[in-house]
Amino acid sequence: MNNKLSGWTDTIVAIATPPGIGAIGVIRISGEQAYDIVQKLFPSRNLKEQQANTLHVGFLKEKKNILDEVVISLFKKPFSYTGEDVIEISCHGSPFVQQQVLDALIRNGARLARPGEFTQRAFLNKKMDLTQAEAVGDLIASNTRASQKSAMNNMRGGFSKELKSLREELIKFSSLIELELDFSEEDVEFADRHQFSLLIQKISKVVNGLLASFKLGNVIKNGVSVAIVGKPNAGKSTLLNALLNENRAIVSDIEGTTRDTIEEIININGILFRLIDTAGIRQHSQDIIENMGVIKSREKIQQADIVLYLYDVNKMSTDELQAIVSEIKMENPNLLVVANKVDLYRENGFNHIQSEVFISAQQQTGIEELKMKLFDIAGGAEINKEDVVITNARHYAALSQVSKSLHEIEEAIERKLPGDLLSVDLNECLQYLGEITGEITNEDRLDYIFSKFCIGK
Ligand SMILES: Nc1nc2c(c(=O)[nH]1)N(C=O)[C@@H](CNc1ccc(C(=O)N[C@@H](CCC(=O)O)C(=O)O)cc1)CN2
Ligand SMILES: Nc1nc2c(ncn2[C@@H]2O[C@H](COP(=O)(O)OP(=O)(O)OP(=O)(O)O)[C@@H](O)[C@H]2O)c(=O)[nH]1
Ligand SMILES: [Mg+2]
Repeated sequence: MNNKLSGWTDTIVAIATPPGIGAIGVIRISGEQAYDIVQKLFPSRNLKEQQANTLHVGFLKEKKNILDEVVISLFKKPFSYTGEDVIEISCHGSPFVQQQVLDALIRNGARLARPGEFTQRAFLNKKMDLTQAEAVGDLIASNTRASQKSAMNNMRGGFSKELKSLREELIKFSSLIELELDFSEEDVEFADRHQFSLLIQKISKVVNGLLASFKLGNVIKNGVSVAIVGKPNAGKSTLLNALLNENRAIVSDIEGTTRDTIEEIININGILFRLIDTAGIRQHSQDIIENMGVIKSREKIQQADIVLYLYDVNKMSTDELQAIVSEIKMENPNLLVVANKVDLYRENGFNHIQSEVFISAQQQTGIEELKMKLFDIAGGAEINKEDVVITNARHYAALSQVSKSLHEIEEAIERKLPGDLLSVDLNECLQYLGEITGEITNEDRLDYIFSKFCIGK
């Protein structure tokens, strides 16, 4: 095979299980020499004569040296993960044993795989397209139901199916326009401009929907940060503990108890929220350390995805609350106002219309309602739909370019520009669409994408 991709014909090997001691460790080999190399270490059976997809127990030996007793799984080209001959060796899960086996395989002709190289080969051998390969990486990195679900959906081809059908429809028009160019002297129009315009509008709608889903995609992949802010003694640390269901932060009735910010993660219905407990903000503290904490609290307000303003319902007038709310909104419009200490609340004439949730952090009432509110603000209701969600920045960037060129095509049609100009925009659009699924790509880009994977994947 003469492929310009570096070392594609090598037989690659890597430990596929995580580093450290385990019950078993799996070593994976893929490539033309896989059977020959393993055969040199596995004398008890002739591997090439065995059926594909069978398991074999035996000793792995290098000359007289027994390396381990192992189970070998055989896959035959093209019916394997990579599309090549693949053998998996399950050995005992000692890091030392695994390293011995790995070294022996390398001595006998295999090369250590780069990160993601097995999946890269699966892509090169057309076992999956680029978005599916990327989804394998996302699936391994997934840590919530939502991120797992979206990665699994993409791995099964949900996203690429959507893109491919758009691309195919565009290609149809593109070839009609190319045809017009061949007959340019005769001034014919094979591609009905009205139909074409309708198609572009339809595609734009899908692309813009995908682009819009990136916001949710980010939430799914990276979680949501929530800064809990408010005056000293409002009950911020008590609330953090209530949400975590453990005594993480120190609580006391001394104002200025929390000095530095504390961050903890909770999972609400499959979305990760990073809760940030901050130092209470009061205007005139003489305490330098407390003041430093307060400056940090201000920063957190600006950086957070959601600001949760907590106040003591018994100690706040409507006017003051309104003033504070509008001040915070200037820093960050994503504000959730929460009234605390309702267990002490006696009707005192205050009208707390600004508050959306009433809780007692100490008595743990209203906490579930607060969690639901956070989930809703993060767009949680959307994650259970079957729609494709963009979670990958590379896809987002390429789709933004697609959207831009669609816009240009639309304009070109409207201004009745000639076919050769249309064709330039159209090709650009097809180029960007093709880059997402990997139908069009370059070697460096691929190496970069797969280098983000773990070794053995
Ligand atoms: N032991 C082991 N477990 C694993 C994997 C693996 O490679 N090895 N996987 C890897 O990440 C995942 C499963 N995904 C896989 C996808 C395709 C094939 C495969 O051999 N496909 C062939 C044959 C299909 C068939 O026989 O029906 C093919 O597509 O041609 C294997 C695993 C998770 N668990
Ligand atoms: N009755 C009642 N007391 C509460 C409630 N929430 C918190 N407290 C009390 O209010 C006091 C202050 O609570 P903290 O959680 O330390 O307040 P904080 O906002 O973190 O204060 P700083 O860290 O100083 O900014 C403690 O004595 C808590 O027990 C509540 O819902 N009801
Ligand atoms: Mg505190």
